[in-house]
Amino acid sequence: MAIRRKKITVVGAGFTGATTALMLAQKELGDVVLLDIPQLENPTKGKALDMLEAGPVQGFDSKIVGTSSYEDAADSDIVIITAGIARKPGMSRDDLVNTNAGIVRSVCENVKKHCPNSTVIVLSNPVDAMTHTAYRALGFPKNRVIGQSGVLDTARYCTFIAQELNVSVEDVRGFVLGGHGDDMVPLVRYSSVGGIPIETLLPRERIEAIVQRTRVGGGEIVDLLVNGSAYYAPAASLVQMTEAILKDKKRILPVIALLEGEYGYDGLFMGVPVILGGGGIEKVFDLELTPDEKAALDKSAASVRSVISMVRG
Ligand SMILES: NC(=O)c1ccc[n+]([C@@H]2O[C@H](COP(=O)([O-])OP(=O)(O)OC[C@H]3O[C@@H](n4cnc5c(N)ncnc54)[C@H](O)[C@@H]3O)[C@@H](O)[C@H]2O)c1
Ligand SMILES: O=C(O)C[C@H](O)C(=O)O
Repeated sequence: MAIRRKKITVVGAGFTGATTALMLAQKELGDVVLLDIPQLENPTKGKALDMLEAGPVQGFDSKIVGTSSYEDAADSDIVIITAGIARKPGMSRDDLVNTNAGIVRSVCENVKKHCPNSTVIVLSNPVDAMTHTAYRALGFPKNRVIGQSGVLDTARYCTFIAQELNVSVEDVRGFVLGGHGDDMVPLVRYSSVGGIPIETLLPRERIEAIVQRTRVGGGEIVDLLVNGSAYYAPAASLVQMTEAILKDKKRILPVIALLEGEYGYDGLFMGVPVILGGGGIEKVFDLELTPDEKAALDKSAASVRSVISMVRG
């Protein structure tokens, strides 16, 4: 009997989509379909072929095809949605909401038809609202509709902590709760290096500076790039989530999940720590928060709700 390789479709072959496709192939997580709009079919095929030709050099056998047809995506195990416009300096992620809601909805209609058993990971911004939009359009169970923000925000937070203490990033632990906006909530109380709480190693004002830099970490990159937003660390984050699902690793990662009572919110997609495994989101951790942490999370949740209320249709 032929062994079926895992199949991963990346919708949107721009900066984040193309980088994700290459990283997925480099880790041989499955065969990759890179899909963009018909007007960009040839450039998409060209990117995919160029990546495939890196295989002999880097030693990977994943197939990568570029396409604009959802027939090629049929029966994917994972679909990653990066389709949409990115912000430029001076813009907020929320400015993208209605353009990207239309794009995400149309992508999801095709995903529902061609990849009905897939687990879907949404990247397009504003990502909490776009994950909500995707969930409604797909009609999939909540464990199979997941948004990416917390892995990236946490990666930024851990990078800054490692830089500040001049220690290996591998020894830094922490996570970021809440919406993917400037009022996200890095949880200082749960942050440590080599098991040592950072509150015992850094003065309060340095921690506060790291928290603030994390909150505006996306904007910092947008201002430097000028013509788009971050893509290397976002792609790495998508790959970590994909690996957790395809290998049933049961990683504990912060992702955007549908909350139905957890943290006191109902019907809201927002970043929380979960177990990510073969069943997608297998469990949401409903942590005890201090009154200050809960107030910060309430503020972030209110921002997410206000963006969702802006989605037309
Ligand atoms: N959640 C996060 O942490 C995070 C991180 C980085 C980027 N983003 C978001 O991801 C999105 C993509 O960013 P990017 O840098 O890759 O942008 P990009 O402009 O480089 O690429 C977007 C691609 O989507 C394609 N596209 C548009 N409509 C489509 C459709 N209907 N079907 C298929 N493809 C379609 C475009 O042709 C383009 O190639 C943006 O909304 C950005 O804000 C989110
Ligand atoms: O900041 C952006 O617009 C892109 C992304 O959400 C990020 O955090 O890098």
